[in-house]
Amino acid sequence: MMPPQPPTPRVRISGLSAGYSGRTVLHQVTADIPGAAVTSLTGPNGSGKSTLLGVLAGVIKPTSGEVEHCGGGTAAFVPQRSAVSDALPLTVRQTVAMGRWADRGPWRRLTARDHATVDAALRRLGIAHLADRQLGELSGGQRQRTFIAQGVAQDADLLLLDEPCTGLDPEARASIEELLVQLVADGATVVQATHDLESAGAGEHCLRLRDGRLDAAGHPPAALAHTAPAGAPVGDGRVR
Ligand SMILES: Nc1ncnc2c1ncn2[C@@H]1O[C@H](COP(=O)(O)OP(=O)(O)OP(=O)(O)O)[C@@H](O)[C@H]1O
Repeated sequence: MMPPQPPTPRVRISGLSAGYSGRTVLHQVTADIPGAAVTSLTGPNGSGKSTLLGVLAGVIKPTSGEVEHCGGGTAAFVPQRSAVSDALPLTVRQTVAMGRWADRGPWRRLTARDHATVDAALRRLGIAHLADRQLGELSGGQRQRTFIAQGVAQDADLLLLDEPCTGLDPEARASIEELLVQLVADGATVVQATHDLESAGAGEHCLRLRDGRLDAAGHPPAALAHTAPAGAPVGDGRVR
């Protein structure tokens, strides 16, 4: 019998170092992001999770090493909810429609196809009935769905989510986790930064960072139970 094949990586990260204006935050990270799976980035505050998302999104350029995107799709970055003001005078539909700007340019008239894509994203996230509501009127879970819908409306196959469940009550958190599983079933690759070990345990793969270095990698929760001694190498984060 053939041995089981490892999942195809959507992203291969090799010897990656990156940071901000001369300050290196990520050091020599080697890891795979498996395709059509949820990968969780965990680690303490300041360990480099958001920075790694920024590199995967192409916003932060590596100072050394390589990030190879396999398969030719595009990436959509969904920021932390707290990074977006409650007071923005935007409706749910307008917020999701901003996902089309990457193709169309800001404030350009959207085509019929763009509108159809926005409608499909609203339906996919179960928020079509909220389309005309202001962002400020929404619950935390509804706002989070709106921002994920904005990512889905970009027609990206790689969704990069920064703390999608932080600040949500257990019910809303469970429903976002279920949603991520559904997006993967549709063929998306999801990477979420999370402090929540329960959320991380629900995914197929996990990379844990400490001080910008890969500290543990593999299938959660087993990979998260392992703690490497400080400074000890963990091998690499390749999927096998
Ligand atoms: N725009 C920036 N300019 C300079 N330094 C930054 C910037 N953003 C983050 N850093 C620094 O990079 C390091 C890693 O931050 P990052 O936000 O990637 O960590 P994190 O693991 O996502 O943290 P948290 O869990 O608190 O969100 C921190 O020391 C932080 O101060």
